[in-house]
Formats: sequence, C-alpha cells, structure tokens
Amino acid sequence: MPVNLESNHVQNQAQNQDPSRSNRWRIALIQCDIVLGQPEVNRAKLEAAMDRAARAAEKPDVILLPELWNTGYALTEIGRLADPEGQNSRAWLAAFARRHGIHVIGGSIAENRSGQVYNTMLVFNRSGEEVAAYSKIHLFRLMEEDKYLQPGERSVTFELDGLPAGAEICYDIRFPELTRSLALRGAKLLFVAAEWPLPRLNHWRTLLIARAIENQMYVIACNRTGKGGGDEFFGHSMIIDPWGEIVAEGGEAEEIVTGSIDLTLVDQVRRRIPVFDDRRPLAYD
Ligand SMILES: NC(=O)CCC(=O)C(=O)O
Repeated sequence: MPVNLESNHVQNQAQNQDPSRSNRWRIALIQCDIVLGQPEVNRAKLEAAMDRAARAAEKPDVILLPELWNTGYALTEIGRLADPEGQNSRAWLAAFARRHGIHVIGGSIAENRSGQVYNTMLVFNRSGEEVAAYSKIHLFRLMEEDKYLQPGERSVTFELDGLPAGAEICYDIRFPELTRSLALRGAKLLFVAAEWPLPRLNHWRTLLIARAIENQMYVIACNRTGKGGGDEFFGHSMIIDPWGEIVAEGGEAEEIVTGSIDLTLVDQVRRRIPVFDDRRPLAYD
C-alpha cells in the first residue's frame, strides 16, 4: 500500500498515541546530567531514571543512555576511573535488560582495557545478552579525547528483534562515510550516544537529520545536559525518522524523551526514493 510520506510527521504523532501496535517500538532516551568523575553516583542516578522509564504506562522496547555516563570528561583521571574491562557496567546493564525485558543501548562508558582507556558503547538485548561493543572511532580533539583515550578500530552493526542497527558516539556523526557504511551493511536504525556541548546545537540537529535523510534510516540520539569540564551540554536528544521528520526532541533540562517508531517505515522510504539502488560509487573518485 503506498504511503503518503509527505504527511509522515502527522502520522508519527498519531502513532505515538498507540504504541502497542505491532511493528512499533517505543524508545526512551535518558537525557540527564553527569557528575564528573563519580561513576557510582552516576550509575545510581541512571538506574533510578531507567527504572522510571521501564515502569511507565507505555513500557519502552529500547532504552538509550548518553556518552561517558560513568565518568563524564574527567580525562585527567580517566585511567583510575574507567571501568576495568567494562565488567561493572556490563553486569549492571545486562541485569537491567534481562529484568525488564528491554533492549539497552548503554550509551558509552570509559572502559579500561588492558591499561588503555576506550570510549565504549555496550548493547544488550531483551534477554540480557551482549550483542555489541563499539569503541568510538573518531576521538574529539577539541575536548582532548585524543590525549587520553584510544580510538576504536572497527565499526559495529548488530540486531535487536531481528532488526539491523548501527552504533555511533557523538563526534562520529560528523563522518557521513561511517554512517553510510553502516547503512550499506544493512542498518535501518542508528543509535548515537553523546556529550555534545554548546555552542554547536545547530550542528548537532542538522547532522543528525542529514544522516537520517541521506541513509533513509531512523536516527536515535541521546545527549546529556548540565555542565562539566568547562563545557555546557544542551540535551536536545532526538528521534528522527527515515524521512527526516522529528518524532521526538528533548529540551535543555533533564528528562526522559520518549517516542514511538514504525519499524516498516525504513523500507517504505527506501522503496519510494531508491537511493541505495541509484548510488554510482565507481563514478565518485
Ligand atoms: N563528545 C564529542 O564527541 C563532542 C563532539 C562535538 O561536540 C562536535 O562538535 O563534534
């Protein structure tokens, strides 16, 4: 059945009121402040927010956390603060996912791997199985990540309920070739964890929307709020559909941003404008 994509925004708003329909996922983005260098405090705070999200009348299928939620950008102490082999975070996130039957995209943590620190996203499915671990490939010099962290070497795709998805962390969204490569490997959703500060709100929103439109995929992005390490973070977590329409967007304060997505929309958009069939990579160099 042909779908009127021009009126997609209206359609999304209507569907938000009926998330129990099949082919739909309810998403919850835990947009919160992060206390610099206090992993235990941050974890307790997140757990309370995640519990609240999980017990809401409309239970989410997926929860997404922000970037470096355990330590924030406490980079000068990161070796001491980072989670050894990610063990504590892994055990906690897996248990939460299993207990509530919710997919958990664990934002990212500072992970101490054999003495080197990585900015790593851990993903657990509803059964509490780890389905992906992605370490940030592009380190952000403006916040001195390159001085203290090791870059990841491999991009990552994974499946949740049989749906292919990709992972990125913050600065990664400035590299369209990364997102395109995830889409070419089948990803229909992109999950982004971020600590993206002022004054680049315009960049954040524009890049996320562009990645959704050009790759005809859902872009689901969680950014932190508050201040830390000399930066001020603006929230504006977003869920963007594959037509580029905004399904949900947070404000600047702490909140749980929720939205409902239609898992069939990606294929509909890709049929309507067959970008992936029309690519001519041999002509690009
Ligand atoms: N944490 C980050 O990677 C920040 C990226 C950022 O702010 C940007 O402008 O890019």
